[in-house]
Amino acid sequence: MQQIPFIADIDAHEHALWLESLKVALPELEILPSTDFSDARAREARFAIVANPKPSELRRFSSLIWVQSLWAGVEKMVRMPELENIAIVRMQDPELARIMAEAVLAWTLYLHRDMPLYARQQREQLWRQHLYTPTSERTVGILGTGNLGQAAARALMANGFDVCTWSRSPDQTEQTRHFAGKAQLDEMLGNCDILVILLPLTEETQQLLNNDRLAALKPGASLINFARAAIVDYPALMQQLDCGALKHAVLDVFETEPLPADDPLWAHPDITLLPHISGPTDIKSASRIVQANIRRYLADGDVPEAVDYRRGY
Ligand SMILES: NC(=O)C1=CN([C@@H]2O[C@H](COP(=O)(O)OP(=O)(O)OC[C@H]3O[C@@H](n4cnc5c(N)ncnc54)[C@H](O)[C@@H]3O)[C@@H](O)[C@H]2O)C=CC1
Ligand SMILES: O=C(O)C(=O)COP(=O)(O)O
Repeated sequence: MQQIPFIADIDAHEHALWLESLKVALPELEILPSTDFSDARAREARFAIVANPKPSELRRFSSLIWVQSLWAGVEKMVRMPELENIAIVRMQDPELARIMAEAVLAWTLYLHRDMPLYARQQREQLWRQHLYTPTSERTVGILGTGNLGQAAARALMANGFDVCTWSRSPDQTEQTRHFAGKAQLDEMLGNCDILVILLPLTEETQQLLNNDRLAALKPGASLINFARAAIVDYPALMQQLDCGALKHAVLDVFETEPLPADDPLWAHPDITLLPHISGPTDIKSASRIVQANIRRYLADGDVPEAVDYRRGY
């Protein structure tokens, strides 16, 4: 039976769950922790399944042509010299997109219906009703119209929100007002009551939401970051919240995870902090994606669509 390495530096329980699920999805193959491979056997492997792989472990697998990532975000892997000439196939799972779209809808509704404000009023025993705004008068902007951004746009539109989107190119598949490239970013930001970030972290998107761009948002706007922390300047965000230019932020991603206990983000009154739970990978459905990619490769030699190194995602 062909042996397939699973190169992963993840929590032991999670490791066991993945291995079990991958074995069920691909019973015709023997999927083994990479540490079970001798150096000689490691040199023979042509592809591997990876999750936060250690560079030292990747170096032992010197004949790899492609790797299947179990995560959608590959910003760390595209910077690894060990993977420079290897095709990185990232996780593209419609179930992940559905789960993320559900989270975007949930926290957009949370902001739209002023839940942070009513929670604060309850703590203060304050009985005060605020005017209701219909979803059609609430503009939600989405940065990124990939698998996740498109699914989120559909979920928001189905709930009546006024949705606009932004990405690199002018093409658009959704029925949204679309903005393209940095030249149109400020215009888009000035329109949004709620901004949702679903971009990959690349050289171009790093600190994209810097102080000037945060200041370009509509006064009183809120922000949801479900992508990667480094896309937003968090200290600048806290300043914009402190001075009342922005209303609230929902943050699911941080430079260091778990977020250190002394980080000022924890206690900020206008920040809702989540422990990276917006788009958890569904192990079963992701295993089926891996199954399809590997079976197609073994049958036809077709390496699945890989990350573009020049773009960084
Ligand atoms: N918080 C969580 O639990 C999760 C977070 N993620 C993050 O979400 C990101 C997006 O995932 P997908 O939608 O699958 O990615 P994707 O590759 O399908 O879509 C990326 C989108 O961003 C746009 N984009 C990229 N660079 C750009 C730039 N410089 N300017 C303008 N637009 C740009 C692309 O045009 C495309 O529309 C992942 O890279 C990952 O970091 C993914 C899964 C779960
Ligand atoms: O797939 C990604 O990029 C994610 O951020 C999801 O992470 P998780 O499945 O929660 O470990």
